[in-house]
Amino acid sequence: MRTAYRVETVRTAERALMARLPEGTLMARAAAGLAAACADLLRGGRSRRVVLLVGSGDNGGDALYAGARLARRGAGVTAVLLSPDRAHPGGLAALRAAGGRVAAPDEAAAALARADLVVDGITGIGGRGGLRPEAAELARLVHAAGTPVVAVDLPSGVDPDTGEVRGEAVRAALTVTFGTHKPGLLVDPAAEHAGEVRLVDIGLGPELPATPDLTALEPADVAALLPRPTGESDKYRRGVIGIAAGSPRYPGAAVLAVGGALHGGAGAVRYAGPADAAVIARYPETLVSTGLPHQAGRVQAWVVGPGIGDDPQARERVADVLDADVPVLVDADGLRGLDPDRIRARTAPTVLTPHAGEAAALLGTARDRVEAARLTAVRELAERFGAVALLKGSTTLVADPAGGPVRVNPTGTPWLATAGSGDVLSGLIGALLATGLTPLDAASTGAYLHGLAGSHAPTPPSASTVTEALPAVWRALLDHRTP
Ligand SMILES: NC(=O)C1=CN([C@@H]2O[C@H](COP(=O)(O)OP(=O)(O)OC[C@H]3O[C@@H](n4cnc5c(N)ncnc54)[C@H](O)[C@@H]3O)[C@@H](O)[C@H]2O)[C@@H](O)CC1
Ligand SMILES: [K+]
Repeated sequence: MRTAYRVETVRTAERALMARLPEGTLMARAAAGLAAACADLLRGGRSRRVVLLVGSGDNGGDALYAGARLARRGAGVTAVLLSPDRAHPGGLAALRAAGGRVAAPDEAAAALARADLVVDGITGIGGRGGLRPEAAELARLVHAAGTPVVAVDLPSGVDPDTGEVRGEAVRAALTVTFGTHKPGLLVDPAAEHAGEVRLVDIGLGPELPATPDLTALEPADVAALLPRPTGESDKYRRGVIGIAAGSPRYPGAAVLAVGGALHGGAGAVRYAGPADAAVIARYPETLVSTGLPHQAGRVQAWVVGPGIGDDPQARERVADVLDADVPVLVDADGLRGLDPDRIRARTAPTVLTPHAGEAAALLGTARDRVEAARLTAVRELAERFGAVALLKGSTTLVADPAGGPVRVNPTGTPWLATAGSGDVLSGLIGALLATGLTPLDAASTGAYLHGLAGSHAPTPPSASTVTEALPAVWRALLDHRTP
């Protein structure tokens, strides 16, 4: 499991570690890791001119010490100091001693025009709010020059704890982060600015608390969670998932949700609703019925919402499913006007899977506010509804109403923003719920499989080809290989 900790926790851990080590040890470790990453990137280049962007905190100190190391290895290193009289004194002395030079901000454009690599040491975990004007101007210049950027700890201008980006921020090809990932490195829009992220071990691990703020499943975690039938399993023991999706107008949503469900490891899929003919035509293995969900027979979990429309019959289907004493996933049309008190009063767990627009409606806010502050939004949804909330989008996040780490989904591709893709996801998660996974595990495992299938389907993928790619993804994960 990949983990991330917020700034306050990182600071506490760093203090504890620093108290046991000679002064300057951590910065030396950070600078060594940073310089090694820069040297890797410079390898093969003909010229090796490096520009350091240096703020007045320790982030700038890391950049200066790493610059000194690069200068000693023969690189031409120029430091652009944002506040010349406040730059890290030890770092500055080390850079000068190694033959590096110093430039004022008004010389930055000329230096950047000749650079092969830019090291962004403007702000790290001490950065607050949007970049100040002179720092924002530097970030713009770097972006215009198009030179590859290595960010120190974090791309300057992003919020380390929430992943929010207010105004201008540095866009890095690589971010070298120290001790632990920070939530902002894994959550958009900040994650987009970070590029590839490399973690440098500075010995912080033992000082960090057991519970992180953010986690991301890795292939071995998913492999361990995937249900595996045993010799005694029959279809009912493996779990039966019920799908209440689709309508005369949108039969395709039913077909896609059933398709996702058939690839979720359950023993059987029941379908209840008016799209029975379309479902059976595409997936004859489905147990179909046309009445209300509770008349369809026993299931271990329900999915309700995709393509059901917005008429009284749709409301009735949602209410019927919410009455069931089994885990329920509510998606798409099922989320319209959903009452938090009704969900909180349920006797079994609920999973909500909105995209940003649906989440905004549920929270009574604007879509762009949800997209700008995804972590805050997903936590708020989970808390308000007492449900596991999966917020879809550029970074898919899953929050548990009990609190604890939010899970960020590491797989996926922007191509998955395609019609019907969410219907497949809800069926898939529903089936995982029916097999007995906890709602948090079902939602995050489903998102992981779905994202991976999106990357493995022929480009551009469609909801149907994503469904078809699921078995290969399962097989590879069960074999413990990264597909
Ligand atoms: N604390 C530690 O043990 C270690 C810290 N390290 C480095 O130290 C960094 C943290 O250092 P600091 O606490 O000094 O903080 P930073 O250097 O991250 O940022 C603080 C500086 O940035 C300026 N600043 C803040 N917000 C700004 C904004 N919006 N626009 C422009 N400037 C802004 C502040 O005036 C201050 O000078 C880490 O990110 C990491 O790079 C590493 O050396 C590893 C060890
Ligand atoms: K930085």
